[in-house]
Amino acid sequence: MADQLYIGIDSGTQGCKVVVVSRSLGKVIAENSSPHTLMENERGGREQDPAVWVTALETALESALSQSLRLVKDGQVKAIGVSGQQHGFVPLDRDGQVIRPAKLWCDTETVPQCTTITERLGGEEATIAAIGNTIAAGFTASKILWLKENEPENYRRLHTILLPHDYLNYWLSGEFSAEHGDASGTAFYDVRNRQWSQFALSAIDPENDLLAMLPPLRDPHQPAGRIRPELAAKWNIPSDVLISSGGGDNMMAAIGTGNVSPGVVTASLGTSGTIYAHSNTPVIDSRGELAAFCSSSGGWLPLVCTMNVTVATELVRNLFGLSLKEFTQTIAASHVGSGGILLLPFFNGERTPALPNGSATLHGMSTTNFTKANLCRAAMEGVTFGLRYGMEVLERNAIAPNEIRLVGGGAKSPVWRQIVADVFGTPVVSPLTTEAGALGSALQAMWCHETTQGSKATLGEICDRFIKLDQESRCQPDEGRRQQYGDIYSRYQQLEGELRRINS
Ligand SMILES: Nc1ncnc2c1ncn2[C@@H]1O[C@H](COP(=O)(O)OP(=O)(O)O)[C@@H](O)[C@H]1O
Ligand SMILES: O=C(CO)[C@@H](O)[C@H](O)COP(=O)(O)O
Repeated sequence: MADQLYIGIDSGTQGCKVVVVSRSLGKVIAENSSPHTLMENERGGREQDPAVWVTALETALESALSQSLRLVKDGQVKAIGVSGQQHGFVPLDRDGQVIRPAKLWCDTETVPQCTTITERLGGEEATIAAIGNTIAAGFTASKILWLKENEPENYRRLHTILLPHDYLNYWLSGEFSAEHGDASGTAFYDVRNRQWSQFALSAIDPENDLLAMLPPLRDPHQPAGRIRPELAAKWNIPSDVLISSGGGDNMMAAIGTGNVSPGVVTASLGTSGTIYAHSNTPVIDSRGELAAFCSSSGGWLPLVCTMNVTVATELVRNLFGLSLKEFTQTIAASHVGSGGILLLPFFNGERTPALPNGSATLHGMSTTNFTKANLCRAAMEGVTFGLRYGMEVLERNAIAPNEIRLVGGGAKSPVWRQIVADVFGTPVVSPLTTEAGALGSALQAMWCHETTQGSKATLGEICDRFIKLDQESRCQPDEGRRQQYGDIYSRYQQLEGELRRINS
């Protein structure tokens, strides 16, 4: 029998990653990536043209597919899964054409609209009571009101509202669909009842029927459609290839780290930083700091997101013109606490803590510690302190990790993995495939295909077969460094409190 191949696509902020999984070999046999460009403005606007995602997807997919078919001559693609950066707003007109670039998860231009919607819903407490989440900066809701208020011509043309991964599913299959994990990050979705929230939609626009612009919600094992015939012919793959429901990148990385039942905690060091765990029931934080998301595997995925992780490390690395290798070596040669320098890394503003209009701050510089090495390390430590706060929010909501599965671009750095272990006081390990969003997408695609074939295999069983931890990546916390970081973290929190006061 021909080997069955599954393609996983992860369309992230900085680029698109594609993996191909072989069922008979039980592993990833090819992978590739292609970068995205970002449009930024001084008002906090962060946008991408969806055409950029399509170009990167085609480039990475064609290369990974040809690599895999060279390796597995009788390989036959059965299904494709898509993971996408969460919360982006892709506005389509009546003909299915993109009206304007997508505003992204890291866009803070729409903060005034967050306030308006929250007020219309009766305040933050009432909002959490209604939908499980706040109208946080970055979530999709405020982007729609922003379009109405700022680009009325474009708003009049609005016919269909999609998230980034929904758009790529549409591009692949020609069908409109949504799924619960990604939908739960819109702030117009009721997390407890797993449905679009008419209440929140009316607060965004009381005059228009936004519900009619939303695609139907699919369950995670259901297909979003089949590959468009033109693409099947172009890529020389069968015309019945399934497109699985897909999901937000964190939901798919949860699958790609085996985080599909309670007990596992995943952290991601990507453009953003995230930390999350699976739950069989909704987890709603009364303070709204924990995002009450659904998973893309049938449950819930309480998550904390910080907006500045590799955003900050890359800015400092590029400032000094260092390669990734030189950056890692420079930090490895520096010491815990960066000689007393602290970086509060809110370059893009911040979601957790809620400082959408905040900016980054350097503290503790003297004539003796102001060195390249200390500034590089301060960036890595600062963003890690931000995620430690995320872990505390999880703990406040009764999710306590005894080990962290670390993924995302930054997880490739051994020195960063050790800093995470020391700052969190928790062992850290990465899976063999750190492109967890892409792997999770391939595994969800396999689950979807198997289910349509009548198999009763659960997603958990599929994860157990295909996800292997990289034991060599394992880092244990060092007690001395843990204590040092505990003291520095207290100073970080004090400074962050001051910043919050200045910004309020
Ligand atoms: N060894 C490393 N050390 C530090 N940062 C790294 C390393 N390898 C990759 N990165 C960074 O990871 C980032 C990409 O992470 P990724 O999770 O793919 O992002 P996204 O999904 O947001 O597009 C890039 O900014 C890259 O520079
Ligand atoms: O906004 C969130 C989560 O709520 C981000 O995690 C985005 O989903 C972007 O992810 P990356 O591009 O950093 O992977």
